[in-house]
Amino acid sequence: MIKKILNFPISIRSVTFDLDGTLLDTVPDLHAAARATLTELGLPECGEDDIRRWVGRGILHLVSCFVACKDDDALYERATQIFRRHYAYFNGRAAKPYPGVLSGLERFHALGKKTGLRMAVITNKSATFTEPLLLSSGLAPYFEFAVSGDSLTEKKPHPLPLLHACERLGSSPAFNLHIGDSRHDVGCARAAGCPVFLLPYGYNEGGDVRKLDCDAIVESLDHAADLIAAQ
Ligand SMILES: O=C(O)COP(=O)(O)O
Ligand SMILES: [Mg+2]
Repeated sequence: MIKKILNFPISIRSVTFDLDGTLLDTVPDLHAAARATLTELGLPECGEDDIRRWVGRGILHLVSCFVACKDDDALYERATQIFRRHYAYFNGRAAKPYPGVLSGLERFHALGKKTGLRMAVITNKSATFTEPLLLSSGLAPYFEFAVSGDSLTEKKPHPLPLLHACERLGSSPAFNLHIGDSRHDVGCARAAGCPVFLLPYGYNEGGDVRKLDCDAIVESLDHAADLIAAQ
């Protein structure tokens, strides 16, 4: 299901991976924490499908959507605090790597041993939740570091997280492949000048990834590793 491959072969020195919707399906945990928050606030529940459409812009945005509290600062503040407490409990309990993630990361890792390819995570999730999630899911050892939504002054789709990661990886945007699931990954990659692959199984705020500007749509990380290794 390759949509298009532009400018191949592409020369890659590093790969950056999005987290939610790319490596792990985190919606069940986010939904459990949102439900607990709404119950504590005495508000009506929201569905798992709603959460799936609202993931991708970080926790503040997610809370403002499921509590519908953008204009009520006090409620927004309280809901965010409550949500952080509940998500600290649920984070990683049901989250699972998508099919092909572990084998794909293994293959990128093996490629790294041969070619010096380096790997990091770039997510809009808050660092407090990113680090324990990478550890509990067993994915942490594959990456040198994670840049989270609150690690820098800007988050995706701003190019800063990618520019920062490239520098730390001793790479440069033209030689860094970013792999993600949403318009925010594309926005960030294009603004930084990186090639970008998309996975169709993630969230993308409910939108169709085929409508986004990318270099390839790959079925899985395994498939992405195939394309890179085959060059
Ligand atoms: O919105 C979030 O919390 C995280 O989203 P991301 O990992 O897809 O960047
Ligand atoms: Mg994502």
